[in-house]
Amino acid sequence: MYKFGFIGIGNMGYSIIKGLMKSNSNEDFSFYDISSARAELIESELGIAPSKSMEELVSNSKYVFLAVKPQIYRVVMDSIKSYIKPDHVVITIAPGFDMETVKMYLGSSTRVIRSMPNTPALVGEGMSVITFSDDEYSDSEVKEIKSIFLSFGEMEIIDESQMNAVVPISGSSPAYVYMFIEAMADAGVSMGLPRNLAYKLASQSVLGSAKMVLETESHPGELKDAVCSPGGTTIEAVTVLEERGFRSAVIEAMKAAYSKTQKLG
Ligand SMILES: NC(=O)C1=CN([C@@H]2O[C@H](COP(=O)(O)OP(=O)(O)OC[C@H]3O[C@@H](n4cnc5c(N)ncnc54)[C@H](O)[C@@H]3O)[C@@H](O)[C@H]2O)C=CC1
Ligand SMILES: O=C(O)[C@@H]1CCC=N1
Repeated sequence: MYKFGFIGIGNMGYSIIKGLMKSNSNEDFSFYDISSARAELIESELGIAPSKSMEELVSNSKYVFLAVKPQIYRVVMDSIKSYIKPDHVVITIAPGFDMETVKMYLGSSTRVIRSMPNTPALVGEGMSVITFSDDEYSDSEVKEIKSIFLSFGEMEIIDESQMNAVVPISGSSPAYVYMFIEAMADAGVSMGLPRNLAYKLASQSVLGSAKMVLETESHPGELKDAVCSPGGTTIEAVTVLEERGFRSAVIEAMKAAYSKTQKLG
């Protein structure tokens, strides 16, 4: 019996497994990925045995991660529904799929954890939010489920009604942060800095700034003010960012991601 069974190991499944492998052994995992090239790569790189079929995987795993794209969820749930037993816990990671829909496909008594992780799980700095279905979980299962997500970063338990709103802020946001880092590095390169140095300066500054917010618990505006010397350089950059609608671009972008999340389920 495997502890963790993954249906699909792409970007997100891989990040979660890499995080989980730090506190579990290879024998605790199996997976099924429709792409044989992907399956071979995962087997050779991570030393995890693939299962022959989704059905075999589900039958032999306690925690079943549905780590395929939202568009494939329905077909996958249809294929596995008759193999789900009361002891299983199905973990969803797709945006927009609510418990009601998942239970409609897998059976109303299926125990479901709806989650939204993010790819920094790969380096143990993930941010996940989870919701437990309204079913029976033993104390040790609750502890184990929390520890799964805590093994690759931070975790918050939230109400399902907030799930769609977290997608843009923690699920998708690494993409915009990488765009910001890339843009800052491009600017550095245009001013003559070597590319690698520019990436390091931009990334470490993002990491350090995030840590400042988390560890000092100061208002981000206060931290920004502390960087802006009167008549100095930073306020010139801040002025241009305001002129170009930086904040409203971020807010509007996140509203677009939210709206798409609502449509996916
Ligand atoms: N990539 C990200 O940053 C995040 C992704 N998610 C969610 O995670 C899920 C997976 O996303 P990614 O890993 O980015 O996608 P991906 O496309 O990188 O990986 C999906 C994997 O599923 C496999 N697959 C496709 N059809 C299959 C089937 N019928 N049976 C078994 N395997 C199949 C593919 O070969 C691929 O390896 C999605 O629902 C996505 O919304 C959630 C949070 C963050
Ligand atoms: O783009 C997506 O749909 C997924 C969900 C959050 C991050 N990636």
